[in-house]
Amino acid sequence: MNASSIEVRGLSRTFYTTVRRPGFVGGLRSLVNPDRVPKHAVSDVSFDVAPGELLALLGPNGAGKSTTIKILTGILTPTSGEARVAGVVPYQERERNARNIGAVFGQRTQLWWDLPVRESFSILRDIYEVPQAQHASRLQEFDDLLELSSFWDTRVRHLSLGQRVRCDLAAALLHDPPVVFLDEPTIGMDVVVKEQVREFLRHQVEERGRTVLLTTHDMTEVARLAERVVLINHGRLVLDGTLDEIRRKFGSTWQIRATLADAHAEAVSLPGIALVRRDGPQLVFGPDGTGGPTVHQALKQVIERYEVTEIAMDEAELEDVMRAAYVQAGPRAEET
Ligand SMILES: Nc1ncnc2c1ncn2[C@@H]1O[C@H](COP(=O)(O)OP(=O)(O)OP(=O)(O)O)[C@@H](O)[C@H]1O
Repeated sequence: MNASSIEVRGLSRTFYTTVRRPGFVGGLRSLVNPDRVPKHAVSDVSFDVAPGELLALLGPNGAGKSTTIKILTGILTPTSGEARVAGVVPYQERERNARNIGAVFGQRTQLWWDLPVRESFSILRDIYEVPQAQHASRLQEFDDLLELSSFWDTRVRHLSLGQRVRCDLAAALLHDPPVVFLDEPTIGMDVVVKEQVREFLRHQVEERGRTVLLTTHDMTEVARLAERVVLINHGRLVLDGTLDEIRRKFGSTWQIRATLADAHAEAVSLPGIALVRRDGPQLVFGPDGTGGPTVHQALKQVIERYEVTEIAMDEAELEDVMRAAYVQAGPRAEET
């Protein structure tokens, strides 16, 4: 058994597109002898996802996220490098891989468009040979969490986006796969449905121990669901770390406001923490720029050092932190 559920080693995928030369003669030449231009969608990417971990794969548009997921789900073959999902090389053993994984692509459904959802579920039960009793109890669990029964007799084509993606999630998990790939699962959903789907995913990771690889542009989603993120840009991995590490590296904009019990207490410096302002009994702290503690660690230090009657903190929004990380990673993939 492998220590990691998902192992990616030096993975690369290059696409070739043909470009048409300008002008009539150029166009004729292109027909006879087309210019093939390489696009390195994924370049030498390596990372691991531990069993029962939810990892967010982030990056600007065109960074290579979907291409990576397509390789891991067996849809695409890499140009070089290796990948294993639950011990299986996905593009070599597609069927075995399909039994181990569930996949949801928020932009398109995997369900039968003209069938009522429940019939799609039954077809999947037959394909994956799930015993009837297990099928029924899983459907019950998914209905409890995702409230599907009010619309699961409706044809897929008549479902709203939020209803359809909830059904896609249930369909992807009906055969109880240990590994789940989610490519922008909550795109276009309203906030209530988004929260319901996030709650469902948390349950699947924490209670069912599933391993999840998620791509999203929604930083609230990342903050709520992921502990670790991998950031790619231009197909290259530029960052792999916990949210705390990333906040520490790119999001040094927190502030702590503490009101002291003794208004005349001496203000002393704490490691990595600067005293920004003093206003009578109120001290305002911020990071000193040395890449020191996270806001939570700083909070602990301040409370341990001073006797405070009131304390409040403002943290940089993850959105701002990731924007700083993207900027540091270079121009957006689509801009080059
Ligand atoms: N079949 C293909 N043929 C040619 N180029 C492709 C193909 N598929 C993807 N690409 C290119 O590879 C790059 C990575 O695309 P990919 O879809 O993996 O990005 P992404 O990170 O998922 O982007 P988004 O956030 O916009 O979904 C892009 O420049 C894209 O145009």
